Amino acid sequence: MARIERAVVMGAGLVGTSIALALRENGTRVAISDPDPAALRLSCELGAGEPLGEDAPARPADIAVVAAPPSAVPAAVRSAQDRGLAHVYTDAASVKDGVVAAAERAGCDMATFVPGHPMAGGERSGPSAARADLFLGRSWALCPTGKADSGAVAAVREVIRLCGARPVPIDAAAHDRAVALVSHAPHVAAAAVAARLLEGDDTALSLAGQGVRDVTRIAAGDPRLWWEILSHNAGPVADVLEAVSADLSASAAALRGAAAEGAASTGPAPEAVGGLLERGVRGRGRVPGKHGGGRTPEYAVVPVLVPDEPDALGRLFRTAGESGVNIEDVRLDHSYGLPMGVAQLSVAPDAAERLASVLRERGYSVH
Ligand SMILES: NC(=O)c1ccc[n+]([C@@H]2O[C@H](COP(=O)([O-])OP(=O)(O)OC[C@H]3O[C@@H](n4cnc5c(N)ncnc54)[C@H](O)[C@@H]3O)[C@@H](O)[C@H]2O)c1
Ligand SMILES: O=C(O)C(=O)C[C@]1(C(=O)O)C=C[C@@H](O)C=C1
Repeated sequence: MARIERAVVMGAGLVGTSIALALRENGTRVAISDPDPAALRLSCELGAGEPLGEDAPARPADIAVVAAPPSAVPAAVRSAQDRGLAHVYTDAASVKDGVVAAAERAGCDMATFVPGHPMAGGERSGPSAARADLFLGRSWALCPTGKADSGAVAAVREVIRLCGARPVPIDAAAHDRAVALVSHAPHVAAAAVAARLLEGDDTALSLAGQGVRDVTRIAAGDPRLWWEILSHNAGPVADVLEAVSADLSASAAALRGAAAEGAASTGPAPEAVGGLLERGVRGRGRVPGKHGGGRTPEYAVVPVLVPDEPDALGRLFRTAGESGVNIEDVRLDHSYGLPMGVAQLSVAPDAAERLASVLRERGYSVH
């Protein structure tokens, strides 16, 4: 098995910092770089590693991971190879075919460059959103070209393993068609739904529940990065969006017809709507759960009502701390216009009941 004792990570944003943190947890020494000094400083303070020096390294690292925006990847790989930063190079860009072609045009050594794409991320950018467990149980596309050395592929597989993810070998063009369907077109569809919300008045928005939050979460992603991704995968994404928009147009026409008829129908749904809802149920059922068995963190969520006032969260966290339960993650759901919200505390499943009963004893409303 390839050993990854020393790694270079180029790009200290969400993905780069998360990869660095995961490698560090496994004992790998990481040198990290970013043209943005603030991102680099925060990433290093979060424990991602040491800043990569300007000078040529005394000896190459086992691997360099380029976690920069897609259009920056080819030049970054080429300059890293020219500097002899590592024995093997990979990247994390969300698109592969155009990046591979540009890397070949840029004169990258394709024997040691093995492109990759972790299928985990989030709607927030930058190191502050990074997590060491971001990739646990997730798929990670591995797209070696025909020129790749087997040793280089093995090294990238080892990085994926250390991050707790599952390698999915796939050719670059097939990857791009697949992610158009499962990631890129869904992002545009989420943006289209979220953009409609600009038309709603405050009362309408006050009724927003979990459904619209689920459907629009990814729409909060960085538009500049997403335009880079979409423009590198324009044809396959357009194919999916045209099919989605045909379904939506047919549904709208059928609903327009039903509206013209007046009273709500008690009969069967018109095929354009009913059939779509049926296919939606079946399509949703095809989305696999996370993989990775025991290493996937499955937390129990303890929802607690918290008043909207200074130190309310501080008190809640102190009380949780006194109960000896570690809060693994937290999400705040604000109730629009109400002087309170719901803190969703993620904890280890066997600790949830203990935390809930301590909080109840202290007067909290736990749901
Ligand atoms: N955000 C996601 O959900 C997600 C998931 C998987 C993969 N990706 C891919 O990972 C890459 C990074 O995305 P992110 O979400 O971490 O973005 P990010 O904006 O959080 O971080 C990108 C970082 O790259 C830096 N950078 C720019 N040019 C660089 C260069 N030439 N060399 C080194 N660093 C450079 C930027 O300063 C920034 O700090 C992108 O290619 C993206 O397509 C993103
Ligand atoms: O936001 C998330 O949860 C994601 O995992 C983001 C997501 C995805 O669509 O799956 C977005 C783009 C990437 O290239 C990989 C992952």
